[in-house]
Amino acid sequence: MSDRVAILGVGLIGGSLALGLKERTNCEVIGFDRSLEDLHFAKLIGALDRGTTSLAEAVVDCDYIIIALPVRMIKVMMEELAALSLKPGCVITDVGSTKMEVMDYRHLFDHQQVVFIGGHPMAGSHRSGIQAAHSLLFENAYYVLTPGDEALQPEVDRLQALLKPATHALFIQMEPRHHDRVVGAISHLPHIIASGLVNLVGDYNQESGFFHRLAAGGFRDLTRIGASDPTMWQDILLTNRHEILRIMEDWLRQMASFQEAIATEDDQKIISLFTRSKQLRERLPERDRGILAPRYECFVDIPDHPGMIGKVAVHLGDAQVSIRNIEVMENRVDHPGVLRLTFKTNKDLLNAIMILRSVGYIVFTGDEL
Ligand SMILES: NC(=O)C1=CN([C@@H]2O[C@H](COP(=O)(O)OP(=O)(O)OC[C@H]3O[C@@H](n4cnc5c(N)ncnc54)[C@H](O)[C@@H]3O)[C@@H](O)[C@H]2O)C=CC1
Ligand SMILES: O=C(O)C(=O)Cc1ccc(O)cc1
Repeated sequence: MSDRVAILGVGLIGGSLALGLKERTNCEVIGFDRSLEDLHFAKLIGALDRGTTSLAEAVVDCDYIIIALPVRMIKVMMEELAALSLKPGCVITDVGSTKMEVMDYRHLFDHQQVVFIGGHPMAGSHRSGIQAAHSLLFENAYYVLTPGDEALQPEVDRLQALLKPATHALFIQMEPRHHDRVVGAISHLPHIIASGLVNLVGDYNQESGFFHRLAAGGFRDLTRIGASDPTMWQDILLTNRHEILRIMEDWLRQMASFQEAIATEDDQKIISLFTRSKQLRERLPERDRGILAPRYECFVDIPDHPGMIGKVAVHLGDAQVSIRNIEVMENRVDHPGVLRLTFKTNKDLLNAIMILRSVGYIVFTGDEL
């Protein structure tokens, strides 16, 4: 008999896991959400076998329960689950972006024959909701598991066996505290910086519209994640506040050394700060996907004629180059229109640039914009 999986919260992450499970395993997938409309939509796109707004109905007889709710709702949900009678052997996991707080609640299940294993698929989007879900959202991304106890290895293996085909992610195990420190530095601080920078330039833009009109490559690259969901980030920052506050102290020290080097016109110091970051940035491990990973992307100038997007896609399709995504960007001041093309591999990107340039298109990479 196939496994039964309950997904609690059928939004971007829960919906993407549900789609992956339905597309690539033979599990029965039951969705629980407060929004009936989203449950209907999820069923319509084939993410669920059934949807319900009743928790007890969703989790009855389940072999796995995946909590994909906003971070601060996860522990509330764990309390509610602990009060229900769950199937013996059931493995419960979550997908929350922070792990320390949630892991403190895992002992709520000690009186039942069920276990909790923390989880964090480290890919996502600044969009939310089931409408943005995608069955390959986690492909090649790291998926961190925080069992918090070595004795749970058999259950970890079972959980991975379920999630691996559903996600095509790379599974790793970490201590919850270490996880929170690492994501604090590589995900949470960057979101704070992006948001702060957008807000600062937004203030300056009230003096003169040129601040926004001239905002191009560097500003846009650095601030994409400044458009993320405010309530999700409120939860993340508050549940990882101890690590984030420590990391922010270090960040302010970094800023102070730039400030001092500039104020004292210290050429050598400025060169050494940028030389170090250039070397470290160039040595970052190459990855297909992952948190804050650069997408393989290029930008194509297109004249404002109907059918131009189709023509670009046909040129690449004819040459067997697979496109991950095509997006029409906001118009730049001096160009009628720009298409952003993203690819799965660097090879596809390089082929696309060569092919499109050979038939006369003006193609930029992000660095040139
Ligand atoms: N968005 C991202 O890029 C990533 C998010 N995460 C984590 O995944 C979790 C879910 O995030 P998303 O899927 O982005 O959010 P989302 O907003 O797309 O989905 C959350 C879902 O939970 C439902 N929900 C909220 N409160 C509820 C309640 N009280 N009862 C029943 N249903 C409720 C909502 O209707 C929605 O369908 C969060 O803990 C987040 O930290 C993890 C990795 C990436
Ligand atoms: O879009 C991006 O680059 C993200 O950073 C998405 C993201 C947000 C939160 C997570 O816990 C994991 C990934």
